[in-house]
Amino acid sequence: MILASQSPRRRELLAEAGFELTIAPADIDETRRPGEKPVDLVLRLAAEKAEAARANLSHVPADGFLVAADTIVWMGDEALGKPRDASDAARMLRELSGHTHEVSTGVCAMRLSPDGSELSRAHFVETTDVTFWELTDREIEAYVATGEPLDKAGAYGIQGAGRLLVRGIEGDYPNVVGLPIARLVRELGRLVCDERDLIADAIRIGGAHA
Ligand SMILES: Cc1cn([C@H]2C[C@H](O)[C@@H](COP(=O)(O)OP(=O)(O)OP(=O)(O)O)O2)c(=O)[nH]c1=O
Repeated sequence: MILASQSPRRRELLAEAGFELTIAPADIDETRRPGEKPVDLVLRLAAEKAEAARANLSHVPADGFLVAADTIVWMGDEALGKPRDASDAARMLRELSGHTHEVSTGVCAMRLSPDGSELSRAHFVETTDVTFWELTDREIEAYVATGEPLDKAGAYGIQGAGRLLVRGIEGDYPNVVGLPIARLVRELGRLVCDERDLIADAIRIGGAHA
């Protein structure tokens, strides 16, 4: 599988499901368009990342997949991407404090032929609701000082110390971390028309990591 992402979390989730990965990062402009809904934004960015990575491929593994994703945190109409700096991270965490927000990951997965052309595509968005505890200024300050928020949408990582901010979630957990792996494996299975085998393989390999 070619993964069009620099995210170490996405790499780990796919490796734990048994995929051998080649990383082909795609640099694109991630600016939200005026009036663009958060779910439309992540769908568009995932497709743009996949297309940019495909255009630069020098080698395609036989029977290969290419996967790209984009994750955003949002509340109402406000989309929270990665914070600009520590004070922007603190501002985001103050907004999330005591409230429920949505985390949406857009995914674009292509099945490629050996010449790099696209045979078929799965393109979907998965959304998880996350509720934060009420956070004090001292808690926010301590968390921002860890540096953890800086490369993460919404300024937290649920897989790290950010789990101490979370009261509950509804929906898929890996989706918050950056990739809805269970749904992705099922969608890939549909692309190769061999759904059960792909999922069973991922479960066997995932079990060996537990
Ligand atoms: C909410 C949340 C986000 N994140 C991360 C997932 C993504 O890596 C990041 C959102 O930024 P993205 O732009 O989706 O991804 P990225 O820049 O890390 O990687 P690339 O564009 O190369 O694919 O925030 C967590 O790790 N944990 C969390 O709890």
